[in-house]
Amino acid sequence: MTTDIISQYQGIYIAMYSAYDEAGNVDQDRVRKLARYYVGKGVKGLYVGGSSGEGILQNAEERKQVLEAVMEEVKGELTIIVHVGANSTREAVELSMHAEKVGADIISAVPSIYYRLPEAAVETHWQHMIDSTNLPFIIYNIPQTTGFTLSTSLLAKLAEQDKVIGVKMSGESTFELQQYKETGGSMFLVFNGPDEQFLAGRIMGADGGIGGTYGVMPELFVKLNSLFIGNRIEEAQALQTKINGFIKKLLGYPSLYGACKYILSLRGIETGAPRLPLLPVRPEHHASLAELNKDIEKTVAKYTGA
Ligand SMILES: CC(=O)N[C@@H]([C@@H](O)[C@H](O)[C@H](O)CO)[C@@H](O)CC(=O)C(=O)O
Repeated sequence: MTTDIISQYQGIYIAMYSAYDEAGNVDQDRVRKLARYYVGKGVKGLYVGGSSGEGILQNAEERKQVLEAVMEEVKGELTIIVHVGANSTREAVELSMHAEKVGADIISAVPSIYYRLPEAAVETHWQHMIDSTNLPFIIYNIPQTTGFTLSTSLLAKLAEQDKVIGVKMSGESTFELQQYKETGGSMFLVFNGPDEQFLAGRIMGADGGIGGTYGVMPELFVKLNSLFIGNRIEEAQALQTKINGFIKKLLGYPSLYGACKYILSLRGIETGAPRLPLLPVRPEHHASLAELNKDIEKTVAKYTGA
């Protein structure tokens, strides 16, 4: 029996944070421990080296080290999508080929950043990655950071290829999300990016979500997804509202990733501080983050009965 792309890959993917030692170097043991922490939480997989994973702040060797540690730890247990986007097409292709070599399931990339590129250049950039492996490819659209908005015409063109299976829509417009789904067709995956709008994205056609804040509350997003699937929309809305209270607080710290990584450390998962220019949390934030962690854990217990 063959499984369709949607059934095979839909679900909740944690945009996994990076893990560094105290000197700021990639720490593979910490990466393994973090990846292991997510097994058994009900998520479908991990998105490695994306925005939350700081891939863009690491060199190619470091990005490979992170992925290798993830694959060694959870290969076969979680679906692994790797962000291979880089400024130069050459480096992105190198990372794509490495991802295939170590057994990742899917590759994904933002456009090249810094230069204001015409659509044809972004298409060529992505096409080289697509052609370099036999892995499926997911377009990563995040216009607020890259300055490039994926048009439905480019999406339609790329989606003609079997290897291009979906888009990670981190832009905030649920109208555009719905248009991507309509353009790609029912067998084209759309992942919701803004965690604050997970439910809205699902209602407008997303097949699941990929998000950074999932990393400190995966159980809540798994529950939210199952409430949506069960058509329990009022309960889902109440849970999304609760989650958004947490996200609002997390966004109030010097960096979102610093706050989330500190929360993980309170649970015994050390990942170090985010890499500069992303700011770490300061000691005066520790008490309020401990409170927030307690609140999240209480909510997880309420929703999972754990
Ligand atoms: C703009 C941005 O960074 N969006 C995040 C969200 O997870 C975001 O952190 C969250 O919704 C809080 O605003 C994700 O879409 C990005 C992501 O999944 C990634 O880390 O690659």
